[in-house]
Amino acid sequence: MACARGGRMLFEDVSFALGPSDAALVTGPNGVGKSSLIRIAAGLLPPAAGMVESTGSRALLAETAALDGEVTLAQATGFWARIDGSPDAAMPALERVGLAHLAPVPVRFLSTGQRRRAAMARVAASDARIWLLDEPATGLDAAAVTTLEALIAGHRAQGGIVLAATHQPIAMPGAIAIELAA
Ligand SMILES: Nc1ncnc2c1ncn2[C@@H]1O[C@H](COP(=O)(O)OP(=O)(O)OP(=O)(O)O)[C@@H](O)[C@H]1O
Repeated sequence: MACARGGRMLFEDVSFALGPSDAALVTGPNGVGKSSLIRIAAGLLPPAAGMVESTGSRALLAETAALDGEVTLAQATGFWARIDGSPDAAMPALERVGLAHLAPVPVRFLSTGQRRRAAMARVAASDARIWLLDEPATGLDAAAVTTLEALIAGHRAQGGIVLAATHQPIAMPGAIAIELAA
């Protein structure tokens, strides 16, 4: 596939296929098109050439968490879990990212890293087969990165697929490397 934004070609001839339990890691300098590739994979941005084929539901971790700041963390993640058809998955997902103790706290009081972990809980609660993660480690401390790596490994162990764009090292054993060059 190819990607153009603002009339400028960002990349051409990027091609990959991911099957059950597979993962790919997208890397490259600022502005090269990593987020754009994730958005294309999510179906939010049309490719300039080529196509995306996927079977199975997709969950997107984008730059913004899209969690309502005015309600509690439990309500905000529960809202999305209900929409995603897995209403009971919100609390276990908060536990997995180490945020269960903050469930009654309004989202607007969460720190940057806690918001990122909450957004990851939303993905984990979604029951989607394909995880599309744009900079999932941004703002996370070392322990939270380890938790993120465990979540990704657990998802893949159950046949899930992960496509992640990152500047920070994330351990994803056996992941395909997609290096976008400026
Ligand atoms: N809506 C848009 N219209 C025009 N150009 C855009 C739009 N969104 C992004 N771009 C441009 O596309 C290019 C790629 O952006 P993208 O966010 O995909 O890069 P990235 O590799 O994820 O960067 P970073 O490492 O900084 O997150 C940038 O030059 C950006 O300015």
